[in-house]
Amino acid sequence: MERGCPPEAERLGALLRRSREAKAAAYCPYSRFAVGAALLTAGGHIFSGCNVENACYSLGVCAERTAIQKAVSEGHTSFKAMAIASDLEDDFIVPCGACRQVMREFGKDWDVYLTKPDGTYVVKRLEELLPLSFGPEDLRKL
Ligand SMILES: O=c1ccn([C@H]2C[C@H](O)[C@@H](CO)O2)c(=O)[nH]1
Ligand SMILES: [Zn+2]
Repeated sequence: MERGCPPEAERLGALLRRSREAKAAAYCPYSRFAVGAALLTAGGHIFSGCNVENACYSLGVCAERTAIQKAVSEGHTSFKAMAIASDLEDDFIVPCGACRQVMREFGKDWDVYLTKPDGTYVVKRLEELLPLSFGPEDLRKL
């Protein structure tokens, strides 16, 4: 599966569903703000993640990074798309700046589906979410 073309409808449906299912597992007793993410690899695998908070607040991890850590630790580093789900009715959930940078580590040319609970979504290219980004290629320029 190429990274540059959109996932077929069935795969996209599965990705969106997996992000909602992951949200149900969110461990967020402090913020009560549940988030789920699902990451589609270039090979067609889907890894999901939820936010995992901590009594030491600053140690909380976002859903997006949980999904990425799961994929990378299973040997997958080429990503095609991520879907993100929250309970916000009126806004598409957007990833925080830290997650955008972690996503960007794995390329600028993949898609992020920002969703609402009613099933609507907008798609943003990582390049749009984090313009003028710093990445691994920059370290190789010296
Ligand atoms: O895109 C987002 C935005 C927020 N959170 C989490 C972090 C924290 O646990 C809670 C409130 O910010 O939501 C995510 O996981 N992803
Ligand atoms: Zn984040």
